[in-house]
Amino acid sequence: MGLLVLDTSYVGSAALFGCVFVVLWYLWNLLRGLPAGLPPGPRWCRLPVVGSLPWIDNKQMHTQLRDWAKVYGGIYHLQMGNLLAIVLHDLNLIKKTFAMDECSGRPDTALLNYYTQNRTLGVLFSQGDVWRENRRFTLSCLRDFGMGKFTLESKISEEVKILLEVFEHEDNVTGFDPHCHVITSISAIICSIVFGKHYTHDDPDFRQYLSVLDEQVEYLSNGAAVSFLPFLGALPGSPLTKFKNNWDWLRTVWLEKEIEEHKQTIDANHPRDFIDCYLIKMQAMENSEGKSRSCMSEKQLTTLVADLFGAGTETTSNTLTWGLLYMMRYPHVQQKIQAELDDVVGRGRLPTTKDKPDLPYTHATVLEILRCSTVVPLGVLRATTQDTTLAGYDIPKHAVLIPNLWAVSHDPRYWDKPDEFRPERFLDADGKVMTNREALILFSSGTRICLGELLARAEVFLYIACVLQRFTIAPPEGSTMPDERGKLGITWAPLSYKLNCDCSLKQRCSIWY
Ligand code: HEM
Repeated sequence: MGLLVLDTSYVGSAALFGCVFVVLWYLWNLLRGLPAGLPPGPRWCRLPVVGSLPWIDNKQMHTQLRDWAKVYGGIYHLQMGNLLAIVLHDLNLIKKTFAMDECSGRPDTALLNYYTQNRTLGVLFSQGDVWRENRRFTLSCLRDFGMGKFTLESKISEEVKILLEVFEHEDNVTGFDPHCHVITSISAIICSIVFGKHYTHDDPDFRQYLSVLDEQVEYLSNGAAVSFLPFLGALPGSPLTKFKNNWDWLRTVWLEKEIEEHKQTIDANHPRDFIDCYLIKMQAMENSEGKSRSCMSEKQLTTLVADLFGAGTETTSNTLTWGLLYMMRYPHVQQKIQAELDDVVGRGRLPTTKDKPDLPYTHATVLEILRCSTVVPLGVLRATTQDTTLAGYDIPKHAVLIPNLWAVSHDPRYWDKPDEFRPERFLDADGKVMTNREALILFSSGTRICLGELLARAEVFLYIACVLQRFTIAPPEGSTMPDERGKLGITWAPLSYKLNCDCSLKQRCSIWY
């Protein structure tokens, strides 16, 4: 009994001591000022070990960081657990910073390190020479497979046609959640480039890969504590453990098997897809430089393929799910697009990207969908690879760089009434589309600008044009209009909602192709 009393009082004293320590540390931080050379930052939200993390609102981090920029300016710093983060708000500063080679790293976090073996695998989260090599190869290979050309368009159109059928056969009385169909359809496009296979909407395995991807994207959320507090990863059931299990499963159950199958059936003279191209180049490098010196490997390929699957699926599908939601909320926009499509394309064939110049309102709406949704609101976090200077401040090596792309897309200095959905903002006085508005940087900029930008733009245009050519979409009868709240992972996704796309709503059933 005596021992128990002693123990309890010991624990109590330790807790009291801990609290006093934290309070003293907090006060000391408030009084001592900020480290010399760094940009400003909130002094009042810094605790030992966790730094500003307890104050970060994971669900709305992009708006919260925008609000803090009103106090601290276009560049400020935060202590995120064990990493110093530099938040960038100013458009010109983001562009300048992201063009610098020493700002093209990725953060040193437990999740990314596991996935990429300390940022040495793949293209999305790797850095240094590995990233440069993989990026060069991926870009040239995607170009060969028609990215930005009409050859890829036929793949997109095939998937659109299937999606239209799926929508048509859905329950159009009580409505349905479009996201599951949209993500399957969009993912099937990047998968056909990468794996040379056509994955169908009713393939249970493919559905499972997509649902695992959804989970991974949430774990990779930019403000996730586990990214900045490595010790959390050791706790049972931590997101790090779940992330690792998911990745190991996806790798072994799907990706490695696909690569093996390709190795068995490859014809070096007729590459079928991205995996074939990589294997052929890898063999050539091994022949010329020897296996140990070549930087290409099956391990690299596995992560590269996963990067393309992830980056090419979540982003565009969320953009489209937002797009359909906006179309329901702004029926006058939908009607204008339909009138333009009827005029220019008619109902006898699907719209194509060749029609784009003659469909300025549809094109402007697509740009407005991209701007309003900004589906990667805080970009893919970058990191400094050496000490550097930004806007006159000293930024140390390994600092995390957070570009608030969402804030730029919603900045009243560049966009009149930024919170309004108004496609007209992309049309000039002659009704022509202003495609290159400088502040539209949702694909980021500089050395690591999105590799799939052309593909994504083509996909969003074709899906929106084809869906609205065939259907008028609306919320199911009696249900309320979905609002514009979203869910933040690494991407910004709309909350789940239902739509009804009964084509009889506007007698659009007469479409035949
Ligand atoms: C609306 C759709 C999309 C948006 C908004 C988007 C946005 C972004 C952003 C913000 C980055 C980070 C760039 C940086 O680090 O500064 C990125 C990188 C990347 N994106 Fe996209 N993306 C989209 C679609 C796609 C598609 C369809 C692909 C498929 C090929 C893709 C592949 C990639 C890859 C591989 C990277 C990494 C580039 C690198 O680190 O060098 N993205 N994207």
